[in-house]
Amino acid sequence: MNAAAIRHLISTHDLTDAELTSLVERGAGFADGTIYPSDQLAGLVVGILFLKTSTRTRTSFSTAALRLGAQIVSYGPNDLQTNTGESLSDTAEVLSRMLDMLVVRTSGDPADLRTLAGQQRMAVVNAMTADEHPTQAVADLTTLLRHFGHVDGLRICYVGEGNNTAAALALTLSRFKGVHLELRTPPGYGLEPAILSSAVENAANSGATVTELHTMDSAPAGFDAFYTTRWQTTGTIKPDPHWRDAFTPFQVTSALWDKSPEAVFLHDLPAHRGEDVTTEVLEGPHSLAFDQAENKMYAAMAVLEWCAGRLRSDGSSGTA
Ligand SMILES: NC(=O)NCCC[C@H](N)C(=O)O
Repeated sequence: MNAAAIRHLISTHDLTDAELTSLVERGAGFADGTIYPSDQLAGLVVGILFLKTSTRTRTSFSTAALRLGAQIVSYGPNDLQTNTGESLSDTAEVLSRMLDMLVVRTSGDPADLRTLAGQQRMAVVNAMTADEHPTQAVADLTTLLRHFGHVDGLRICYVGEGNNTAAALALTLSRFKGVHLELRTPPGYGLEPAILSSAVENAANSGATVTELHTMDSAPAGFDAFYTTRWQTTGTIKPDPHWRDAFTPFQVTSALWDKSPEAVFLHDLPAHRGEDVTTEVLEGPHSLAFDQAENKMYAAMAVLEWCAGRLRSDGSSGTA
């Protein structure tokens, strides 16, 4: 594609507020069937490069591309000549002459994605790095929009490690008016301070609030949604052999619903039943976790359209 058309999505910072909202609305439109996948991306070829395991994200981007009429080329961790020493910038230059977009998951240096994006022809999409999971946030907000009809004003309690998923959630939810995001993270496993200050700064501009606590001693009350994530974030090692002691009080159980009886439950999955969440909650009447997983495909459709320059900022499709 030509340089004028492509847009990289490496961090939620790459999206304006209007673009974030239009991606979420477009994702919900695909999910609700008010927008039809036709051949919006016909003629394009999308590379799917996953250097770490993936069930939802890899499948959602592959199926999103195919459903919109694009074709895909998939690479696993052992496939590219980067394994034999070819530089990332040379790799990007070559791939950009054949692919229109490259969807990448890595647990290596997050800056690698900016290196891959250093060419002029191929849009790069972050399908999860150690520091951020922007397309998960688009799917999560799509899930909230579909369920509540709005994101503004929601009260969300995130319980668990301040990982890539939490970072993207905090950086996006904080841009919506009147949202209250409370993060309950185990001591020593909170959000990166720079991410938290960025979310707090967003919130000051939008009229949201973001707080982080490191205890479950006081029960969260009056929330619209609880969100959790697995305890073993991809590619990270917890040096403390007793780290589970810090996480145990943060397991999501049905007791959380005592003071928020209507709250829905979200999880980016994979769930580890009996660790991060009980089966009763994951499979219970409040759980949207599997709808949320499905929404990843609709969100991926919107993301691919936007990266290809085929989604206008008013949310309609066409050349931007
Ligand atoms: N939805 C997903 O992308 N799930 C896989 C990763 C979950 C978690 N944030 C992790 O980094 O391990």
